[in-house]
Amino acid sequence: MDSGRVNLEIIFTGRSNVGKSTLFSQLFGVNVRKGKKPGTTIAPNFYHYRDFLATDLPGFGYVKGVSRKFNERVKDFIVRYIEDYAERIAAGIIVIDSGSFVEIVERWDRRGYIPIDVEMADFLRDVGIEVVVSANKFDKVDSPEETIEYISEKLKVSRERIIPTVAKKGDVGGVKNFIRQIFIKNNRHDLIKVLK
Ligand SMILES: Nc1nc2c(ncn2[C@@H]2O[C@H](COP(=O)(O)OP(=O)(O)OP(=O)(O)O)[C@@H](O)[C@H]2O)c(=O)[nH]1
Ligand SMILES: [Mg+2]
Repeated sequence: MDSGRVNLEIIFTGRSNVGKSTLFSQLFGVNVRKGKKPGTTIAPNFYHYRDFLATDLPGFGYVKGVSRKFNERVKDFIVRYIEDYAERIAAGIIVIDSGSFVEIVERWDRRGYIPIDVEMADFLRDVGIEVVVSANKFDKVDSPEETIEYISEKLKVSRERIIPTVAKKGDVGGVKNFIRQIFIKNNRHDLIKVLK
């Protein structure tokens, strides 16, 4: 890929199997591999138009049936990628599985570890990238208000930036609006048409 030409990028990141690739396909109308099992995306998927790039990154976190070493390699790759291209990355969309987020974060908290999504949100802010959360699989959530509040508090992202989505059903309008705003803010009205 000719990455020298890219001036504006949006990345999709998050744990494995949360629906990043499903969301990505819905937004840009591209067909990428989605999976029932975690670890479907091993190399990034790109959507490239003019000097704009959208990047669907591999999932991080512990992936069942995959060696610890491989998981570490994926994580290193993602961190490296974000550091290398931080300057042109206008926004980082952290995708989470809203149905299991609370449980996973509490488990990590109890063990005294920093949950990996929390780490990612901090990291993106550290390198100057705007963070937005696609609270995906929102169809699996019982108490929407509390869930949004919890995500907002844990990731230190304001409530307006926690966007419920059901990517599987094409319910991704909130993220679309956010990306549209990014294009407008960057004076790139020519890019709005890439959104399907
Ligand atoms: N219930 C529900 N399932 C969803 C939703 N979005 C995606 N899925 C399902 O979640 C599974 C994983 O989807 P992917 O898009 O491959 O997830 P990913 O985050 O790209 O996974 P990796 O590439 O392994 O990191 C698939 O079976 C999807 O159909 C949703 O909003 N609700
Ligand atoms: Mg994927």
